[in-house]
Amino acid sequence: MSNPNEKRQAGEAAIRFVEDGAIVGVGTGSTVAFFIDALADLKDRIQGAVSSSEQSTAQLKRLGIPVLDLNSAGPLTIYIDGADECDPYKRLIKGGGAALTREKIVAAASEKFVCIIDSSKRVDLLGKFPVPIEVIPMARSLIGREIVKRGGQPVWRDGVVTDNGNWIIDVHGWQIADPAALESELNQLPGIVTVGLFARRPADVVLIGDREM
Ligand SMILES: O=C(CO)[C@H](O)[C@H](O)COP(=O)(O)O
Repeated sequence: MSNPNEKRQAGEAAIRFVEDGAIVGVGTGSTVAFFIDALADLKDRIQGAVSSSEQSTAQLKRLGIPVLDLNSAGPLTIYIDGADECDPYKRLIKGGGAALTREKIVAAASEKFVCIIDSSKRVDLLGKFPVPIEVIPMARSLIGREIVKRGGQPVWRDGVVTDNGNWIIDVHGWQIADPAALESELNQLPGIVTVGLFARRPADVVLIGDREM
């Protein structure tokens, strides 16, 4: 079961990775919300943040933290984000909040990815949490069939439209022995925008509450 106290501890502990003058990559979700609250206390010591979602942008702006565009911010030193599952190799499932595409972009643009979670997210094998996949709407059925061919059960997150105007399919029933291979394979399918497996670029540091994994 999710542990809000550990989420808050992780969000606050991640502040130690923020250096003076940094532009901070900021993820999405309830754990990141604690991080953003803590970041507000440092707002005069950083240049600002690059946000991964409209939800995080709204919170950052409300707290007076400048939100910068990734194209002008350039490479970032640090990205802080949550996850839905994390394995012993710091490979992740993300996208429970439907923000996976921008999250993957900001993570890729950052030198160090610090993942903040509570202990309920730690697993030995990824796949108990359904894998979110962002798809171009016209490809929903096509991608659904491709997932069935690969042993998964696709469930359309009906009614959810991503910040990019796309849809989400959640894949149930995968026990993922080689997440990087599955991520690469799915990345080849036309119509998939982003796979919620972060295995080719795992986290560099994982904080479970205030404890580093
Ligand atoms: O990937 C995400 C959003 O797309 C989140 O990081 C993930 O869903 C974890 O959220 P929370 O911190 O609320 O448990």
